[in-house]
This record gives sequence, structure tokens and C-alpha cells, in this order.
Amino acid sequence: MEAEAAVDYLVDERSKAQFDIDAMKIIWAGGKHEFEVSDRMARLVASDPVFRKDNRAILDRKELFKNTLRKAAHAWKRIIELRLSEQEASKLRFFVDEPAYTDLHWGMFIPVIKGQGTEEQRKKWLPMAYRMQIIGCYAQTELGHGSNVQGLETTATFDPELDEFVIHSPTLTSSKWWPGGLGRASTHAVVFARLITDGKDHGINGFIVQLRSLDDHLPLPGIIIGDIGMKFGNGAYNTMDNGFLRFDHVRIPRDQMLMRVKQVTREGKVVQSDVPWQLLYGTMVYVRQTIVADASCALSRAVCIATRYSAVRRQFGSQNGHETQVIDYRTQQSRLFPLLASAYAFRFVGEWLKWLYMDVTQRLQARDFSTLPEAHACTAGLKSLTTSVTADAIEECRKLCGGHGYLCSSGLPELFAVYVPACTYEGDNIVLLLQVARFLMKTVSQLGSGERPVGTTTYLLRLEHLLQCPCDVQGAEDWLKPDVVVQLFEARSARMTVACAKSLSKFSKPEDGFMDLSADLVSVATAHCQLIVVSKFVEKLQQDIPGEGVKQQLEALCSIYALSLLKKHLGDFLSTSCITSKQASLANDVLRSLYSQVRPNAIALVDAFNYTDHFLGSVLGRYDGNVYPKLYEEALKDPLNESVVPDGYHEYLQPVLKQRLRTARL
Ligand SMILES: CC/C=C\C/C=C\C/C=C\C/C=C\CC/C=C/C(=O)SCCNC(=O)CCNC(=O)[C@H](O)C(C)(C)COP(=O)(O)OP(=O)(O)OC[C@H]1O[C@@H](n2cnc3c(N)ncnc32)[C@H](O)[C@@H]1OP(=O)(O)O
Ligand SMILES: Cc1cc2nc3c(=O)[nH]c(=O)nc-3n(C[C@H](O)[C@H](O)[C@H](O)COP(=O)(O)OP(=O)(O)OC[C@H]3O[C@@H](n4cnc5c(N)ncnc54)[C@H](O)[C@@H]3O)c2cc1C
Repeated sequence: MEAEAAVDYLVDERSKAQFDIDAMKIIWAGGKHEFEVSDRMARLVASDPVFRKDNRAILDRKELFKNTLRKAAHAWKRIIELRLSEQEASKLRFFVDEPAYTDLHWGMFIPVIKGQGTEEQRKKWLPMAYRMQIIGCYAQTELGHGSNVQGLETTATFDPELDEFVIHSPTLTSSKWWPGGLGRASTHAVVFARLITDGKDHGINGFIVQLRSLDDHLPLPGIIIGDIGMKFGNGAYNTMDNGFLRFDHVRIPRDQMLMRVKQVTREGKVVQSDVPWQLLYGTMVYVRQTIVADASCALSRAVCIATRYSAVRRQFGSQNGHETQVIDYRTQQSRLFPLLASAYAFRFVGEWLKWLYMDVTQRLQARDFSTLPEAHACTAGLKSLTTSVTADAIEECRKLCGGHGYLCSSGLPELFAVYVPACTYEGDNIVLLLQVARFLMKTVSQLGSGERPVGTTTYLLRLEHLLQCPCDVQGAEDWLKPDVVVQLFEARSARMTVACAKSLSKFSKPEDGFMDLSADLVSVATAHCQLIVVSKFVEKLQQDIPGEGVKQQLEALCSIYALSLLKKHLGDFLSTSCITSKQASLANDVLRSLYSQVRPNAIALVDAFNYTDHFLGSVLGRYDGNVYPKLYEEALKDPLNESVVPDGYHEYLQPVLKQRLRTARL
């Protein structure tokens, strides 16, 4: 093919933007400093050939994994050489964009020791972990139990004679199964097991266990360990060594039990400290919070690809002598722009959740445990909502890109395959929504006893009003009023919550009610979580938003987010009599006009994510929009195109063809 001059096919689109894109980049990044770090790390990774990733779909499992080890080692070398801060290092790993054992080492092993270890344990283990002299993972899930943490079967039995715990896998189903980094890389794990002293079962606790020799990486005696096998999609999450692990009476010193929540004395006495036992689940709360922030990254990445491609792609019709850009079809806009709005919405709710997590952590340190249930409900619910929407949205973006979206070079199939397990790990999304519903039912049931709801459930204080207030929309423009929209989402959530609570009260045993009504409870929890996202978007807009036109764009996106939810869940809003069908129809008209408002800004709104072409990893989402020649180039790189006549022709094609010739001659 002839080399083409570099042309930016999206220049026209960019010239239409009606806002200060540099200011929007800073809002998206969460501040000037965050933007600068993120931008610098993204470029550092993009310019380093070791971090190339365009060949992942065609590498076999062993090559793929070895390549991941190589990248992780190189990333670590760069982190040391450049003396990167923790924030910079974490951004660098993010832009390397390849699931690896390091995610679990930094994302779970270190946090679980920080959160559940004593001061002494932190002093002993964290320096080694920070220097990567040991590599750790988080070994909780077993073959037989994941969601039901209290059902785990691995045992840690105290032997007072030797002052040791004996870690054992008594059944096949007690085998640890899934932990990332366990299969091949980890030298250590925090293993969750049943604490048993003097024949008594004291429930689940974490234990630091060495798995492999620090000299030759061989499993230590009594440890049976391996990888659980290929997972969904080529490349994708197969760079991760999710593992299995069995223990045959493995002994560890007593001081390797993480003892912040429970302690075992030299005599074998179990002492419960005065912190709530639920802190044993604290690492999951932490990771769920990071997963919400990550959802906006995965979603914005898919949306960036689909938006740029939709502006480049033309089909049918006529627009100034050209066919129509597919982004100008109303159907394309009504599928794409709510996803663009969701990316921004999840960004802001992720920022808020990070604040909430820091707040609860500080309170816990000051022995104030009052906000822990709220933190659990918010992290569980928002993790569930944002990952489910993002996984579906990545698939929708693939469809928005037509046939080419199905090519690996679009970046979308791999993004989907890597992302979709987020709906399961760190808590199955349905199981987590049921936790939110349980929290809501408890909150409502306590209203009568004078308990005042706090934080995200404060709106339930206005229950009487919310149960009967009419929606304040007379004309289309009323749908653009944030207080009208927030009150509507509050009313819907409150009415669904109360209806469910009433149905539950008819059961003599609450657990029977929870079983029978679980599908409705999930809808209640979803409504509550959507209210949180809408309110946090509205609150963000009440802050000072610098930059010409930036606030207006965000206001349009906020309205699109809320009104497209209203459209999707119209059944909820109508059946609870929160709105009339006339008001619903006005909301639909407003949505159409908002799409027109966003249309000229769409490319700039995705440029504001500031993704490099390396990170996007998509021919369709290229910054310059030069899609077709690059698609062609990518196709030529496929191993099938290495020879003109395919391998296997002589054995399998030629005989068939020859036979057909003979048959034709007959
Ligand atoms: C490629 C990846 C890219 C990026 C990711 C980015 C960053 C993330 C970094 C790393 C992640 C990378 C890869 C993912 C690795 C995945 C790891 C894992 O999956 S680890 C395993 C996670 N497992 C789970 O999440 C299990 C889910 N189950 C549970 O959490 C609990 O068992 C469940 C809450 C469902 C039920 O618990 P149960 O023991 O039955 O208790 P019960 O329901 O009776 O509740 C008792 C009481 O406690 C309250 N509660 C429950 N959980 C918590 C909590 N976490 N905190 C506080 N309180 C809690 C519950 O509400 C109840 O309260 P009340 O009695 O009602 O007051
Ligand atoms: C890619 C990946 C990485 C992982 N990494 C780790 C790791 O590093 N460390 C680790 O310890 N674990 C890890 N896990 C395990 C993960 O945390 C569990 O798979 C997850 O918590 C779900 O548990 P489960 O597999 O037991 O699902 P199950 O609970 O068996 O779910 C099966 C079905 O049952 C439904 N269900 C279950 N309970 C209920 C209920 N009470 N009410 C209604 N429906 C219910 C669920 O909704 C689901 O549809 C990983 C998993 C994946 C996929």
C-alpha cells in the first residue's frame, strides 16, 4: 500500500467544540497535579517498546504469561530508576494495561496486611512487600465457596504445644481457587481460613502463609499449587495466573495470623478486639471502591473508540456531498451519548466514593464505627451498578462500531473480555445489591424507633413527603432543573423501598421474605444506587467548575444521564406514580434536544479523557481518525497472511478441491 500523508480526519470535529478542552481534561483527571502525573505516565508507557500490546490476541498462553512477567519486571525497573512516587507508579502500572500478579500484590495483599495486621505485623511484612522481596496474593475464594465467605472450609488449627497454626484443606471444595497471582508468581498469600482453637470454630480470619521458596520458587512442603486454566477471550485476562492451592497440614508461626480483629494468645485463648468483626471484610470494601473509579476508565475508553469511529464512519444519505456520518443518526446518538454521560457520572461518583472511603478509614482509626454500614452499602452497591453498566456498555460500543468493532484491532473484544469478570470478582453483583437492599430495609424499619438515617439515606427522613409528592414538571424546560430530577429519583427509590418493606413484613420469617422477594429487592437497591450517582453528579456541578463552557457541557451530560435512566426504567417511575405519561413524553423530547447540544462537542468530550493511542489500543479509536489504511495494515500483520498459500493447503484443501474437479468432470 502506498504510504499516506498524515491526515487528521477529526480536525473538523474538534473545531466545533464549544468548551475549553484543557480545563475539561483537568476536571476529568481530578486536578492539575493528577492530570500532569497521568499524562506523563501514559506517555512514558506509550513510548517504551517493551510495553507494546498489539500482539496479545495471537500469543499462546505461555508466551502471554512470560511477556506479562517481562513487562511487570520492566515496569518495576523503571519505577526504581525514575524514583517514581506511589501515585506515579500506580499510574504507570495502570497504563501498562495488562492484568498481572502485581495488581493483586499492590491492590490486595498490601492493603489486607495494612488493614488487618497489627502494628508489629505491618512493620515486619510491609517493607518486604513494598520492595517486592516477597510477592503476595489474596487467597479467599475456594472451589466450593466464593460469595459465602462464612462458608469457607480451609482450617487454621492452633497447636499450643508448638505455638503454631496448622493450615489444612480438608476437602476438595476447600481448595483455594481463583486468587490472581497465585498460580505462578506469588511467594506468599493472605489465606482466609477457619480459626480453630481447642476444638472450637471461631469463624474466618486471615493468615500470612509462605507458598514458594525465596531461593528457587519451588512450592514449600505440603503446598500443592497451580494455575486454574484458560479464561474467557484470547489474550485478555489470561495474562493473569489465577491459581489453585491446597494445604496438607502446613505449619506457620502464631504471629502470622492477622490479629487486628481477633487475637490468639500464647495459651490459645481467642480475644476479640473492640473493632467490629466486619473489618475482616475491609479489604473488599477498599477494592470495591477502586473498582468504581476503574469503571469510568474502562467505560470512557470504549466510548472514546465508538465516538471517534462514529464520526469517521459514513453510511447512506448525503451530507455536503458525502454520505452521512453515523454519529448523526439519532439512533446512534441515543445509544452512545447516555454512555458518554455515564462515563462522566461514574468518574464523579468514583471521586466521591474515594472521599467516603478515606472518611470511614479516618473514623475507624478514631474508633468511630458508625459509618461502616453506609460505607459497605455504598461500595457494594456502586461497584455492582458501575461494573454491570460498563460491561454492557463495552458490548454496546462494539455494536456501535458495526462489523469492524468485532475485529480484535478495534480493541473492544479484548476490553470486554478483560472487563466483564469485574461483575463477578470482589463480590457477585447480585449478591452485593442484596446487601444494599438489606441495608435499606434495615434503615426503613428503624425509622419508627427514631433512628435518623445518615449519609446517602438521609432522604428517607422526608419519607412522608416523598411518598406522595407530585413531580414538578409542567414544561420540557423543568426537566433541566437538578432539584426536580433529584427529588424524582428520591421519590422513586423511597416508594420502591417502602413497597418492598411492606411486602417483607407479611412474611413471618424475614429470611423467607428475603428469598421470595429477592428480585424486587435487587430493583430497590438499583434505584437507590442510581439516585446516589445522579445526586453526586448534581453536587459536582454545584462546585466551582472553571473553563469556558465546561460547566454547560457537564450540565447537559448530567441531564442526559438522569433522563436516559428515567427512560430505561420508565416502568419504575410510572408504576410508583412518580411521573405521568405526559411528563415522560416531555423528558423524551428534552433528551433529543440534549443530544443535539452534545453532538458538536462529542469528539472533544472524549478527547478530554486524554488517552494515548497506545492505551486505547484501537484502530477505530485512533486520535487522527485514520481508520481504513490502518485497518488494512493490521489485517496484513495477521499470521495467516504470512504466506500467500496457507499452511495445510496441500494436506487438506488441495485434495478436496481436486476431488471437486473430478466430480465436476463426471
Ligand atoms: C484488570 C483489573 C483492573 C483493574 C481493577 C482495579 C483495581 C482493583 C485492584 C485489584 C483488583 C484486581 C483484580 C480483582 C481481583 C479479585 C479479587 C477477589 O475477588 S477477592 C474475593 C472477593 N470476594 C467477595 O467479594 C465475596 C463476596 N461476599 C461477601 O462479601 C460477604 O460474604 C457477603 C457480604 C456477601 C455476606 O457476608 P456474610 O458473612 O454472609 O454476612 P452477612 O450477610 O450475614 O452480614 C453480616 C453483617 O455484616 C455486614 N457486612 C457484610 N460485608 C461487609 C463489609 N465488607 N463491610 C462492612 N460490613 C459488612 C452486613 O451488611 C451485615 O450487617 P447487618 O448485620 O445487617 O448489620
Ligand atoms: C477474574 C477473577 C479474578 C478473581 N480473583 C480473585 C482473587 O484474587 N482472590 C479471591 O479470593 N477470589 C478471586 N476471585 C473469585 C471471586 O471473588 C468470586 O468468584 C466471586 O466472589 C463470586 O463468588 P462465586 O464464584 O462463589 O459465585 P457464586 O456465589 O457461586 O455465584 C453463582 C450464582 O449464584 C448467585 N448467588 C449466589 N449467592 C446468592 C444469593 N445469596 N442470592 C441470590 N443469588 C445468589 C450469583 O448471583 C450467581 O449468579 C476472582 C474471580 C474472577 C472471575
